[in-house]
Amino acid sequence: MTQTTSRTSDTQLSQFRVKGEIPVPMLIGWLTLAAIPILLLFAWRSLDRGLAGSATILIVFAALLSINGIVYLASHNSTLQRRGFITVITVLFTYLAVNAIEDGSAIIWLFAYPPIIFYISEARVGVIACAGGLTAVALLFSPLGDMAFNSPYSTSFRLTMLAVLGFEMSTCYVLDQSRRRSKLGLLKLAAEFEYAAKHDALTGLANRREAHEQLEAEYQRYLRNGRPFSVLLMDIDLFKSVNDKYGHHVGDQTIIMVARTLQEQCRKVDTLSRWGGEEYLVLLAETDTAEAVQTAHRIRQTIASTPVNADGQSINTTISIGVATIQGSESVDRLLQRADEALYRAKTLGRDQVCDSGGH
Ligand SMILES: Nc1nc2c(ncn2[C@@H]2O[C@H](COP(=O)(O)OP(=O)(O)OP(=O)(O)O)[C@@H](O)[C@H]2O)c(=O)[nH]1
Repeated sequence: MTQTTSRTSDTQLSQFRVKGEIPVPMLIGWLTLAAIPILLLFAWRSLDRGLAGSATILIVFAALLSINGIVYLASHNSTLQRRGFITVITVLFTYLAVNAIEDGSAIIWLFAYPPIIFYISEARVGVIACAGGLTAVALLFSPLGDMAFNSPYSTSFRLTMLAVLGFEMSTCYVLDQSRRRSKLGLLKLAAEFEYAAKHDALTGLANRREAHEQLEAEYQRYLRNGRPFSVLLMDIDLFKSVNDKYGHHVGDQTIIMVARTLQEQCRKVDTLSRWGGEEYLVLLAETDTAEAVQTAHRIRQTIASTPVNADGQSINTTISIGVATIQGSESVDRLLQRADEALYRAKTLGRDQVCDSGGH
C-alpha cells in the first residue's frame, strides 16, 4: 500500500463507525467532563498549598476545555472540537511535566496521552504527537532541561519514565494499527455483503431485488413529476438448446456475454438487471413507449447481429423483448405483468421480436 492510499484510507476510516465503536466526539465529551473536576481538585490543592499561580493555570485549562465543549455543542463541528481538545491537552501535559505539579508526580498523567491521541486522531497525527512528546520529555530530563527548568526528578525516575513512556507509546501504536486494520476489514466485508446483496454473482448486473428497489424509486419519481418510465423484459430465445448443445458452462458464458452487450446498449441512467435465469430487465428512466420500443428494437438487432463468443464457440443468439410503460395510477407489479404478457406475445410470434403492451 502506498503512503497516499494509506493516508486516504485512514482519513476515510475515521468517517465510518462500526457498531460498538465509541464516536470520537462522544469520547472527547466524556474525557472533558472527567478532566474538569480533576483539574479543579488539583487547583484547589495547589491553592491550599499556597501555589496560587499553579491553581490559576489549572483553572484556565478547565475553562478552556469547557469552552471547547460548549463550542462543539453549539456548532457540532467535530473537527474543531478534536483539534481544540488535542491542543489543550498537549499544552496541559507539557505544563504538568515542566512545572512538576504535585511534587513532580503529575508527570505520571503523561501516560494518559498516547491512548487518547491515537484513538481520537489519525495514526499519522498520533505518531507525530507521541514522538514529539517523547522527545520533549527526553529534553526536559536532559542537562539542557535542568538548565532551563527546576525539575525534581531523580536519574532513575527519568530513565524509568522515558523507558515506560516509550514502551507505552509503541504498544499504543501497535494496538491502534491492529484496531484500524480490523475496522478496515469489517468495512470491506460490509461493502462486499452489500454488493453481493444487490448484484447477480454470474453477470455482476443488479439482481432482481435491486431492480425492484430501483423500480420503486423510479415509481416514486413518476408519482411526483408525472414523467413516465418504461421497462424492457428480455429473454434469450431457445436458451435451453444452447445448454443442451454446448453444455451448462457455455450457457453461463452466453448469459454473461449477452449481459455485456446489453450493458453497452443502455444509458447510465437506466438500470439493467438479471431478472431470472436467462431473463433481463431494463428500467428506462423517464422514457415513453415510443422511445422504449425504439431502444428495444436497437437492442434486439444488436444482439441478433453479434454472435456470442463463449469458450471458443461462436453462438448466434436472439432475444425477445416485452415493452411496457407506466400509465395512470397502476402499480409496479401491474406494469411488470404487462411487460411479461408482451414478452410472451413476442415469443409466440416467433421470437427475435419486440412487442409492447399496447399490442404492437
Ligand atoms: N447455463 C445456464 N442455464 C440456465 C441458467 N438459468 C436458467 N438456465 C436455463 O435456461 C433454460 C430456459 O429454458 P426455457 O425457459 O425452457 O426457454 P428457452 O429454451 O429459452 O425457450 P424460449 O424462452 O421459449 O425461447 C433452462 O434450460 C434453464 O435450465 C443459468 O444460470 N445458466
